[in-house]
Amino acid sequence: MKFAVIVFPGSNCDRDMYYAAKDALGAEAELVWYQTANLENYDAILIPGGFSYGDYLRTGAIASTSHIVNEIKQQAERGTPVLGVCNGFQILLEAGLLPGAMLRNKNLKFMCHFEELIVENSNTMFTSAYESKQMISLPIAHGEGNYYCDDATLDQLKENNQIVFTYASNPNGSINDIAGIINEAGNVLGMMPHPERAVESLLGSADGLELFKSVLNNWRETYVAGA
Ligand SMILES: NC(=O)CC[C@H](N)C(=O)O
Repeated sequence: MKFAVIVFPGSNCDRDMYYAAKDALGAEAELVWYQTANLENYDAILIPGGFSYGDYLRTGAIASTSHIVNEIKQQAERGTPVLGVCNGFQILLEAGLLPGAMLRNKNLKFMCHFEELIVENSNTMFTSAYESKQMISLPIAHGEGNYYCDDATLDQLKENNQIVFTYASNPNGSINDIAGIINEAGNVLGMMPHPERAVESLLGSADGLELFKSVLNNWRETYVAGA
C-alpha cells in the first residue's frame, strides 16, 4: 500500500506523517509536492499539519484553491481514503470536502499538549483498530481548532455517525467537543489532534498508530486476496 503525503508551502508535519506511514507502519509512502498533477498511483492521501501559506486569509483557505485539491476531490470521489490532520483538516473544510468551519481557539491562544480523546465511531476505515468509546491520548498543536457548524449540520453529523473523535475535556471550544469528523461516504476524515505524532511510546503515546493500522488493514481486506 502506498501513501501520498501532500506538501504545501508552509506544511510542517509532512515528515512526521511520512515517518508514521513509512517507518512506524511499514507501508510505502512518498512526499508529494502540491504542484504535482496526478495522485492516481496512491492508495491513500495524507494531508499533514502546518501553516500552509502562513495561515493567511483563514487557515487552509489559500491551499484549498490549489490544483492538487481538485485532484484530491477526484480521488475522494473514487473512494480513496483521505486523512487531513490539523492544517490538513482546515484545508478539507475550506475545500468543502467536510462540512463546517474552524474558529480561533476560545482562549485565543496556540495550544500544544496531549489531550484525551474518545473514539466515538470505531466503525470507519480509519478507526476499526480501536474499540468503540476507547480513550486515547494524542497531541494537539493549533491556534484555530475550534470546530463550528450550524445546527442542521450538527444534526446530520450526529445522525450519520460522522463524529469520529471527541475531546474528553474540550480544550478549544469546539461544538459538541468535536475533535474529528468523517464525510458521509466514510473515506474522508479530518481531525485536529495529531495521530502521526503519537506512533511510538517514546513520543509519549503510541495511540495514533492504530489509526494508520486501520487504514492499512482496510486496504488489505479490500485489495489483497486472502488477507
Ligand atoms: N499544527 C498545525 O497544523 C497548525 C494548524 C494551524 N495552522 C493552526 O495553528 O491553527
